[in-house]
Amino acid sequence: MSQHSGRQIRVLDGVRGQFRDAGNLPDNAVPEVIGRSWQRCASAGLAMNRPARQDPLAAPALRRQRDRNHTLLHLATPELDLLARAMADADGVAILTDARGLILDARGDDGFAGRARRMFLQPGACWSEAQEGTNAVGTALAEGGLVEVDGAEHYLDENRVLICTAMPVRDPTGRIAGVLDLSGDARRPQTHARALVRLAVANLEHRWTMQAAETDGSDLLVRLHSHPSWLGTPHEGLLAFRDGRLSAANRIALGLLGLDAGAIGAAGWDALFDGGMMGSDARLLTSRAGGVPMHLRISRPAGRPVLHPVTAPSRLRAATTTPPALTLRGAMVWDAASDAMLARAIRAIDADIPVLLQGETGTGKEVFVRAAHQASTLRSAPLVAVNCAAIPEGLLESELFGYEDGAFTGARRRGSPGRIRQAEGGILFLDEIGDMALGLQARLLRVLQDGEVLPLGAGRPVTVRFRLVAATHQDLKAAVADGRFRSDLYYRLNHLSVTLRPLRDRQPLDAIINAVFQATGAPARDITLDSAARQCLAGHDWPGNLRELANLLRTLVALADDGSTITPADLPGEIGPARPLDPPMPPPQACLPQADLPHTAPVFSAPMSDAAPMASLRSMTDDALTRALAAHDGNISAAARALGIHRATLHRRLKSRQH
Ligand SMILES: Nc1ncnc2c1ncn2[C@@H]1O[C@H](COP(=O)(O)OP(=O)(O)OP(=O)(O)O)[C@@H](O)[C@H]1O
Repeated sequence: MSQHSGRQIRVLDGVRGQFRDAGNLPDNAVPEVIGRSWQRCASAGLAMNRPARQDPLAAPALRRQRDRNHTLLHLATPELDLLARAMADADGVAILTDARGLILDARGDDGFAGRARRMFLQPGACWSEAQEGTNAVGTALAEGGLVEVDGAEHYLDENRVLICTAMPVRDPTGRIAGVLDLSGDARRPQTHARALVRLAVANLEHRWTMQAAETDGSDLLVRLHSHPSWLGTPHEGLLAFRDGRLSAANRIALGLLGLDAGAIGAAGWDALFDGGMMGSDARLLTSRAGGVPMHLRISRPAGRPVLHPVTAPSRLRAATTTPPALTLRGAMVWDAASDAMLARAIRAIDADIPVLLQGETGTGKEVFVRAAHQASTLRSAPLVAVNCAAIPEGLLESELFGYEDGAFTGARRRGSPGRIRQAEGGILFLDEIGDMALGLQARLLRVLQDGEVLPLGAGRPVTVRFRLVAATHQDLKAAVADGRFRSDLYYRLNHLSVTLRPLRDRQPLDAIINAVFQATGAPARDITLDSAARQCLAGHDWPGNLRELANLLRTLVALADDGSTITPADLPGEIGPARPLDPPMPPPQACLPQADLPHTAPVFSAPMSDAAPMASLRSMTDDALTRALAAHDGNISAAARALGIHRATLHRRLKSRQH
């Protein structure tokens, strides 16, 4: 029931009249927050007797807004349900809006629902202050805190029948992401609305911060409160740190430490606490702001893959000037730069922003997408990968868009939903998008614009909702310039662009090699890589990037005996030891027929420089043989050993040269 007595209502009516007619607002006539809001509405030229004008968003536009706020909607569902249940007997609805006051979801009492719709308390309606005057949602957004607006405190006459309590929801970076609101009939009791909304927002923000800590690469989670018994409850403060810097926090933590949202992403540990970061997981530290003693519980974010810092064996470390920040997750190696790109991609995916991955073959684009999917809020939704280059052009259309029963000869009975619809609610990963034919690009663009897919042979389009990640090894910008790729599709895909660098540009390469080597499981079998072999590997150009490196090391380790050391002799020809040759010469093993080359041939290898004259295959081979023989004083066995080929093969080669 309205908190106002009959007498108060009459007084309030008088105050409204005075404000409307003369712009006068006596002191303490209405709560300060209401007074400020009325003044804002009047300054914006809003008349109190203006009819509430709403033009709720049509379904497709609303769907786009809901998709854009997917994380908020997803996380707020339990709170909305609980609030709706609490309103079951109170003629009310629980409402979630976005950061502008647009209603994304409304749940509640069936009896009130019809009236709520007539009052525009329905998805698609906007309850900003500019739209609806003083109201709990809009005013909570304007004020940044919990607001209750009771009956005649509403600015527009038409809204006086409502009593509403709303509080903004902040995301883990402290930004207002939306509002939770309880709205009902002003004549009915709305008991404990403030406490319920406050509790719901605290729960939601707690969950959101925990999720961020688990998924955004944070390495430390701190629970804190001035009283230890609050630890472990939704009312504890939560701080997440990445590389010693505050990366996420809930509102309670900011409040306890006297910080504002600007500290997130900026403040280091030392700016917050009087005491080191390391130590026992339960401690009492003094906050720098206010000097209040805080009880802290420090842990790794749960659900975060266990990170083993990769340390190079001492002899490798000696050669590395700066210790590389590499981590192993499963068998995958991540450096700080890829980690940062991953964190941005996860945020983009969560916010329904398309991600475009570029990088040479084997740089790990698919591995990256799978890691991003696992760490996103969509981890339990499907990730559907389609390699646009691997499917013949004629089949790609039906593969992507699906088809109805009997749409074409050879079509499966009962049709096929197509890969796009299989990705419903999850991520569609279009690999090698640069290879997609222009006609299909146009169809894909329509799907992205309309949120609908028209299967082959179907009369009606089907609504689809998915996040998009596209990847290519091609220079898409150049493809657009050449007319091979549609510019409108390019801009549609390229909201967040992530470029994975080729291995040859990633430094320090020897540390990456070492990390990938560790990931093969070699240490467990006491297999080591000697420094000469490591030098050969670090000197290679790695045109196949991480794929080539990982495959090679896995093969070497699989073939090695437990406790053995891998040396240059074990490496394939093109990676074997580089010898100072003057003048530089192309790799001779490339000249020898494959059958002559043992898999692990230790042979001369010098990168073919661009300036090197293109010698014929035979002359390059001859050159290599001559040099090997000269270097070993004509000793065939030694030259063959150096070339990594069998003595008999060298004999055969020399013989054939004489003819
Ligand atoms: N971060 C990583 N750490 C270790 N190995 C990796 C990593 N990323 C990729 N690899 C290795 O490279 C292989 C190829 O990765 P992926 O398929 O993701 O490359 P890609 O860029 O998508 O290649 P393509 O463009 O040819 O499809 C993986 O199977 C794995 O062996």
